[in-house]
Amino acid sequence: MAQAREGSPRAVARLITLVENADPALREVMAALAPHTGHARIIGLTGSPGVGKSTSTSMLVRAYRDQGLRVGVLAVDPTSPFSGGALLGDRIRLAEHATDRGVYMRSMASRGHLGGLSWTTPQALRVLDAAGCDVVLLETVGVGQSEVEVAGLADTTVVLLAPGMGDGVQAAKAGILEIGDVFVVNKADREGADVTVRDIRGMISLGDRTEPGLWRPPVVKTVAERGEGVEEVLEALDKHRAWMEQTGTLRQRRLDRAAREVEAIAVRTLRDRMGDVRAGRGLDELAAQVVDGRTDPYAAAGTLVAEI
Ligand SMILES: Nc1nc2c(ncn2[C@@H]2O[C@H](COP(=O)(O)OP(=O)(O)OP(=O)(O)O)[C@@H](O)[C@H]2O)c(=O)[nH]1
Repeated sequence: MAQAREGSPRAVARLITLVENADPALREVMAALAPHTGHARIIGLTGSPGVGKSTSTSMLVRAYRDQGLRVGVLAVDPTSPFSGGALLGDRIRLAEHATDRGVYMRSMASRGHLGGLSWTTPQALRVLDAAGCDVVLLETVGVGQSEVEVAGLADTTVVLLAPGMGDGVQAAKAGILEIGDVFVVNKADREGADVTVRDIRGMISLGDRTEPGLWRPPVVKTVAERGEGVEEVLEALDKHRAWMEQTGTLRQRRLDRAAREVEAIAVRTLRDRMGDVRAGRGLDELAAQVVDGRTDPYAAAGTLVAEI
C-alpha cells in the first residue's frame, strides 16, 4: 500500500487486480486508502470506436505531463471480457508513455465481472487517486448505456466526435448530448469538421442548457494526431472545473458518485448473504411454506430480509 502511494506501478497494478477480483482484502485496502483520496481530477473521454480516443488521451497525457502533473489512464471496455495490462499496453498510441514513471496506465474489462462497471470502475479510480495521480483520464469505448454509466463516474465528461459519419445525429440518438460537458470534434483536418461543430452547437442550444448559470458545453476542434487544439481542450476543461467549483456541482457529482458506489457495495454484500441463506437451505424452507400455503411470498420475503 505504501508503495502504491509512492506510485510504484506494480503496487498500483496489484491493488487494481484486487478490485477486479473482488478480493476480500479490498475492505482493508479501501479503509487505508480513504484518507488519501479526493485529490485527483477525473476526466472521462468517450466516443465511438475509431474517433481518436487513444490518440486524444495520449495528447492530453503529454500536455498534463508538461505541466508536471502525475497522470493515470484507466481504459474501460464494457464489451470485452479481457482485462489486465495487455489491452492497453498493446496500444501504440499510448506506448510513448509506457516508460514514464509519472504515468500510470491500466485497462479494465467489465463484461461478466461481478457487479460490472458500476462496481469495479469507481474503486479502481479510488486506487489511482490515492496513488497520487493529479489527473485520471477515464477512457471508454462507446456503447450506449455503459457510456452513460461511465460518464457518471467522471468529474468532467469529454465527448469525442469526428466529421462526417453523421456523428452529430448519432450523438443525439445515443443520448450523448446530455452527458457531454465538453465536445471535441477530432480529425478536424478532414472535410466537414465545421459542419459537425455547427450541428453540435445547434443541438446543444436546442436543449435545455441555455438558462443563465447553467453550463453551456464548449465545442472544440482538434487534430489529435498532431496535437493541434490541445490548448483549447485544456482551457475548456479548466473552465468547466472552475464552473463546477463555483456552483457546487463538483461536490454534488462526487456525492452522487459516492452514493452509487456505496449502494453497489451494499447490494453486493446483500446478494452474498442471500447466497449464504440459500446454501443453508433457509430459502428452501421458505419456498416450501409458500407452496404449501403456510405463508405468502411477501411474508416469506420479509423473513428472508430479516435473516439477511
Ligand atoms: N486524420 C486524422 N486521423 C486521426 C486523428 N486522430 C486520430 N486519427 C486516426 O484515427 C484512427 C483511430 O484513432 P484511435 O486513437 O486509435 O481511435 P480510438 O477512438 O481510440 O479507437 P478505438 O481504440 O477503436 O476505440 C487512427 O488511425 C489514428 O491515427 C486526427 O486528428 N486526424
